[in-house]
Amino acid sequence: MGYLSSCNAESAISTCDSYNLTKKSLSKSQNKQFQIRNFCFVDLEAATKGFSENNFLGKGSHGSVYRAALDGGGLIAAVKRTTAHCSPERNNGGAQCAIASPAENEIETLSRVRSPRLVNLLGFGSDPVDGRKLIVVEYMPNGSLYDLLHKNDTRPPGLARRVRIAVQVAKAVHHLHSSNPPVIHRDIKSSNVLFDGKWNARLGDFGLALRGHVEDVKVQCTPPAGTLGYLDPCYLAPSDLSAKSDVFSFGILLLEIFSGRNAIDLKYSPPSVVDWAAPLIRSGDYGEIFDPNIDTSSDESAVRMLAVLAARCVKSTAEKRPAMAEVVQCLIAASKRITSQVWNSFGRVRQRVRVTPPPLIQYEPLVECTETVKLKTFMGSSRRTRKVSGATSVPLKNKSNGPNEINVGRSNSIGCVDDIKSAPLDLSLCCKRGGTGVSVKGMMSRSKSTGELGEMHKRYGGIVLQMIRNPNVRELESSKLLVKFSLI
Ligand SMILES: Nc1ncnc2c1ncn2[C@@H]1O[C@H](COP(=O)(O)OP(=O)(O)OP(=O)(O)O)[C@@H](O)[C@H]1O
Repeated sequence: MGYLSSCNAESAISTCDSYNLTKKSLSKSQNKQFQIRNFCFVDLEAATKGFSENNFLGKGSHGSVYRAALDGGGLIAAVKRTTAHCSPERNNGGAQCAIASPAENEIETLSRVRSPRLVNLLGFGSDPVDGRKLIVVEYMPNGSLYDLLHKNDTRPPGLARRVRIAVQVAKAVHHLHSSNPPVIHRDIKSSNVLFDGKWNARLGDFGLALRGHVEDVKVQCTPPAGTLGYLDPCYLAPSDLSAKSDVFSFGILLLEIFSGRNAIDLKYSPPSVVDWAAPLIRSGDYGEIFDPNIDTSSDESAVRMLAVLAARCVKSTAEKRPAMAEVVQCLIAASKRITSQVWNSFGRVRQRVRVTPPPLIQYEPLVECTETVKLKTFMGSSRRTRKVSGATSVPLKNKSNGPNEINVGRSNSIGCVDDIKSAPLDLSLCCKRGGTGVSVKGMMSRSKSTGELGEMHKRYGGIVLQMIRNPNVRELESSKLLVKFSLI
């Protein structure tokens, strides 16, 4: 425990992550060294008025948390008074591993990572009588995400706000995973997401976090842990741990945020949110997984995108889950669509005002194509029955019209093709996320398409960059629509 051996009472310790400090991309403020303080117990006792009831914020499995007014009231902090105070030695096939207590682990980990998305460490102390650790972290005055979602004393948050929270938590997890060595939180859940004074979501509680590479002895010696309902089913032994375990827990959190249901709620059958939501998403009933208190009707494409993302995060095969970088990107894209819909509904966007397309979502073609892809879509059923048959995939049939031509057959369950707005979704079917530098220019045979340009930009966030009339293509039968997309 580097931090423990290197500090004396009243001292302040500068900590830094040598890797992060060399990263050019970090801002000046992130580059600044921060001081972890070693607080005197008497100061913490005084700041919490003797750990009084009035200052009590809540109790977790590793201790109680109190509001503290430090530095003569100039610094408001939260002090976690922990219950465990030993570092048991474990034997792992002959190798001795010191397993830190959750408090020691939290101090050790948080002294190495720092971000405005996290509940950051300010310092620590210890009880002189029994040696129990006290952890001093930033005070979060606006409660937890759990309270916001499940306590009925406030109006349920709308879709835009829920997605904004999801973006902030995803960024926090991504920050941890991209640290060197990476940090795996292992306890992502709504009660560990707290709101700061500006109502920004911050990820806290690093009692179970593991900092290190999967092959490190410390990681190999640490038994699986987490919270029931959020725990990755693939994580059964220390060697199973990967960042994808956090992705699973984050997926459960997404479902909780969208639906307003607890990760496990015995009031429902099935009680597990994932067992309930996954079949709905698979059958294309995306809207069904959203809290009935929120209006999702105007945001169909974003709703679909969010539901599919959550389903991918909770896939039972860890390798099939997206990395947090992709999760962040996808949530930001959904958030932008929702925001633009909100603006539309207020009537602030006029048709004549040029709409700036949102930044490109980067795709890479699934099919080998370098020049032009012809995408033919066929009339399916009526608009009323529009539904996508699978959470992530729709049959894509290559009928070999030419080297770069693809026929996309639309089944009844997919819906109506003469709804031009749904056409770009088909394009996304022949693209795989995660690639770089592919942008798409589209030409539609319908004059209607020009009028849809602004809408396309807003709804599909860069998939369709340009929709222009193609004078060479004659009007097709009303039941068919030919769409040409050039990959540039
Ligand atoms: N930095 C903080 N600022 C304000 N309140 C906090 C802070 N940290 C924790 N709390 C509150 O204290 C309570 C206990 O938090 P703690 O992190 O110990 O446990 P938990 O996350 O609720 O449960 P568990 O320990 O089982 O994961 C929670 O209700 C939380 O809202």
